[in-house]
Amino acid sequence: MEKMNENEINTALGELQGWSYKNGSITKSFKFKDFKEAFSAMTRIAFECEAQNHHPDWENVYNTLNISLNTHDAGGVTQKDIVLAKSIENIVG
Ligand SMILES: C[C@H](O)[C@H](O)[C@H]1CNC2=NC(N)=NC(=O)C2=N1
Repeated sequence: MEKMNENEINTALGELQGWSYKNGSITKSFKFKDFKEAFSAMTRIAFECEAQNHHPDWENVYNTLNISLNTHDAGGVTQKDIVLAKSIENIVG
């Protein structure tokens, strides 16, 4: 899949609240009520990642979840990352 340029990425991010482009990835930090809520969201996201065969770089510390998306095979951001970010927004609601 084609790597997107910075202009294309920023246009796509116009539809993704709270996501930003940093160091070759799109990224967002989520905060939940507690660890159980954060891990529950991660589990639901994980099933969607498997369905899309596209996987996040993420870090969970208690109730926070930091997600970075890029396409390793392409060495940058592609439409796959934009699609997954939209799915994550729908899951987390
Ligand atoms: C073999 C497998 O299809 C690939 O390794 C997939 C799996 N998930 C992936 N996830 C991400 N974020 N980037 C990839 O390039 C990627 N490639």
